Amino acid sequence: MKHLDHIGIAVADLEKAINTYKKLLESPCYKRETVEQQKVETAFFRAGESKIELLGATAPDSVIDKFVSKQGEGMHHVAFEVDDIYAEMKRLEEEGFTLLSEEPRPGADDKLVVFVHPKDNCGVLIELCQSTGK
Ligand SMILES: CC[C@H](C(=O)O)C(=O)SCCNC(=O)CCNC(=O)[C@H](O)C(C)(C)COP(=O)(O)OP(=O)(O)OC[C@H]1O[C@@H](n2cnc3c(N)ncnc32)[C@H](O)[C@@H]1OP(=O)(O)O
Ligand SMILES: [Co+2]
Repeated sequence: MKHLDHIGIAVADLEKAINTYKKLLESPCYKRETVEQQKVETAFFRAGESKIELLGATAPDSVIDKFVSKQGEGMHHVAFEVDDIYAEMKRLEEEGFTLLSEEPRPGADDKLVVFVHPKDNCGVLIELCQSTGK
């Protein structure tokens, strides 16, 4: 059984979006973290057992900048927490899913992450994440 770790939302103005979601959820952003390799700054809100992850671009060639420029702000990805990301990668590759990196990469919130192309998942970008245990 996989746990829905977070929903990623791509935004044009992270500060503005943080204020919006703070009002919406009546709860503060509990963590902000920049993931240089992904050229994103993240802001996390708790939503029950799961989280909302707001994503702002930190560079014009960020995937988030490309997404927002092309499709506007909105739902970006769904992330599931897995116990063994390497085993899941192998299983999904064998099932014919397209993984977007050969190795898991450091993500936000003390996770290792890998992404599965939206074309394989009914148009939804899927992230698998495994806690690093930090
Ligand atoms: C890691 C930190 C943090 C964490 O949780 O720890 C994050 O979550 S970081 C999140 C940002 N990083 C990523 O998203 C990395 C994985 N993403 C990618 O590699 C690309 O964004 C990719 C491959 C999904 C799309 O890149 P591409 O250059 O191919 O963009 P296009 O605009 O040409 O899109 C091609 C095709 O895919 C559709 N698309 C793009 N993004 C999404 C999306 N987020 N959800 C659903 N569909 C998406 C786009 O509409 C195009 O469709 P088409 O029918 O061909 O027009
Ligand atoms: Co994410």
